[in-house]
Amino acid sequence: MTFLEMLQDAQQRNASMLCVGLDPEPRKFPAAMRGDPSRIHEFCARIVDATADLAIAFKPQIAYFAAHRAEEQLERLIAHMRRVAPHVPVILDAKRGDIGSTAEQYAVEAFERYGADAVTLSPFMGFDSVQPYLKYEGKGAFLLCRTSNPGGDDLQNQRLASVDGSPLLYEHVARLASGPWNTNGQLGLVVGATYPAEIERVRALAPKLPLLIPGVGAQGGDAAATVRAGWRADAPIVVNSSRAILYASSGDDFADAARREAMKTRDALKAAKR
Ligand SMILES: O=c1ccn([C@@H]2O[C@H](COP(=O)(O)O)[C@@H](O)[C@H]2O)c(=O)[nH]1
Repeated sequence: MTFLEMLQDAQQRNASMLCVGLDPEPRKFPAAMRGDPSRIHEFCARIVDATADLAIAFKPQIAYFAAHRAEEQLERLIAHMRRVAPHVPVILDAKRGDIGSTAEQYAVEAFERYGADAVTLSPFMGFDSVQPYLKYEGKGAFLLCRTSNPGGDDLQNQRLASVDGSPLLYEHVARLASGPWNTNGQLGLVVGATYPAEIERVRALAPKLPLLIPGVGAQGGDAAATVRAGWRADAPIVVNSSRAILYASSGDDFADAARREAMKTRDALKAAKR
């Protein structure tokens, strides 16, 4: 099964466009676990158990594990996801980008060490920095295109006078990803929910690509506007929320509260479909 097929399957099974983001911060854990990095796996596994039937994907952000020397806990967490939610794809949010020989090692890390189904990448260093990931048949790669943060404007909204039609940089990335770079149909794009007009523009330039859309929940992106701008029956959108779900409660009921928040977000996304 290709990554795109996995997404379509999970979207149908769980009636969901919601990606549950796993950004564990021990200082935000409930009192019994607070400040203890050795409980990262346990905390995240409880979130996974509580949301497995609500998600189109899980997205662990690698920095939250590496910062606490918790890579081994991330390995165990992904193995846990495979056991309890075998139909939910795992997107490793690593935002890698380096020369080909180094990218090969990052690809081994994402797909062989962690066994992720897809990875996030920066396209800034060009196609040869993306190619090593595409050698992994069936795996996906989401290229940063129009990110959710305000500073994304600094580069992504600059006009490229040297390219036909003088597109904005993010528009050029969208064109490359849906055209010449997408040699085996493995690419998707990252577009922030905080910029629905740009989601619409990216969707027009890349009508068939899956879009990973972070920015609802803690960053305040509009779930309904996101769906209206990006949803297509034949190209999944994967709308990520991390903190709003993980820390819906700081008490012992955190997993139940996470489930309620995830269900609310999933249902709001579903209701906005045209
Ligand atoms: O443009 C981007 C790309 C990636 N992210 C990542 O998504 C989550 C968002 O977390 P929230 O708590 O839901 O705000 C986080 O892991 C970011 O690194 C993004 O926000 N924007």
